[in-house]
Amino acid sequence: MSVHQTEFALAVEGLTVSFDGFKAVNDLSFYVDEGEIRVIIGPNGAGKTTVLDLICGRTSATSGSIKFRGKELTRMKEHQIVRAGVGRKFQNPSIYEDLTVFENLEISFPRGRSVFGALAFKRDSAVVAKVAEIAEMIFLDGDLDKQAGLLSHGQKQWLEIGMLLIQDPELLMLDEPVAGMSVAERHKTAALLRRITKGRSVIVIEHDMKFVADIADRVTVLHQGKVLSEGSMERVQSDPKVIEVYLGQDPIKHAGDDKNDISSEETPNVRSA
Ligand SMILES: Nc1ncnc2c1ncn2[C@@H]1O[C@H](COP(=O)(O)OP(=O)(O)OP(=O)(O)O)[C@@H](O)[C@H]1O
Repeated sequence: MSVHQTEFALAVEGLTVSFDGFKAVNDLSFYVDEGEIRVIIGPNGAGKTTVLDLICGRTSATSGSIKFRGKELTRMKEHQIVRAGVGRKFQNPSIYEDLTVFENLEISFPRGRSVFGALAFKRDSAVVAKVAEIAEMIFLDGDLDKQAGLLSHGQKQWLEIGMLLIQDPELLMLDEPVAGMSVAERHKTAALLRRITKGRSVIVIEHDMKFVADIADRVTVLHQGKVLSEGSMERVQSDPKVIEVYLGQDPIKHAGDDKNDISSEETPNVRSA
């Protein structure tokens, strides 16, 4: 196949990481387009979180290449990868509980990159305007003065997404963003993700198949550190290999903290062939 890497926002090729001889990610290749929402699914231990760890520089690759907008990330340190425009949200929200929503967003604003230089007052009004814009996007514009610790679990997840968005990442990676959210919050999160892809790409790890169907442009199914199947949701859902190792196993059981989410909405629409 002739592949022109530069056309992709992200090109992962031959990526391998070995932990004491065990290849958690094994000669993995996949490509993410500009403006695309890619969802990575797969059974427990498939290597999904490790792939995000490799992209954001938390884990070093044993071999292979990760090119983001032409830059090789495998040779960069975590903070350099952030500066290159890659933002990562982990499973548990890490927000400042004692600060207000406004303050959490404000401290995430990338001051070093300010175009307003020493003109502090201009910069401050720019920060306020940006915070307002992001707060509206993450459904928290009515809660700017609220202490973040008082937000619901779902609102905390949105706040953390907002703290990443204010840095304007060109690739945003989210690990199980709707875990523990109510159905209504899941719908709002899907709308939020669809709104933020202008000028960026998003990679999401998710087990909730209803949510995946809502947001995914394309789905990559991982199994034993490799791509098992890839394509539209319809395509991977009807792939017998995927049904055998994942969808036929009831994916809900795989979701770590979905105890509260017993709802028909979350029932996967593919159960068995
Ligand atoms: N630092 C590490 N050292 C050793 N083994 C690791 C390390 N990180 C991950 N692994 C192993 O690599 C495999 C893939 O783990 P990973 O967390 O990426 O899977 P996952 O697809 O995200 O699974 P889950 O759905 O359970 O989150 C697992 O067998 C895990 O135990």
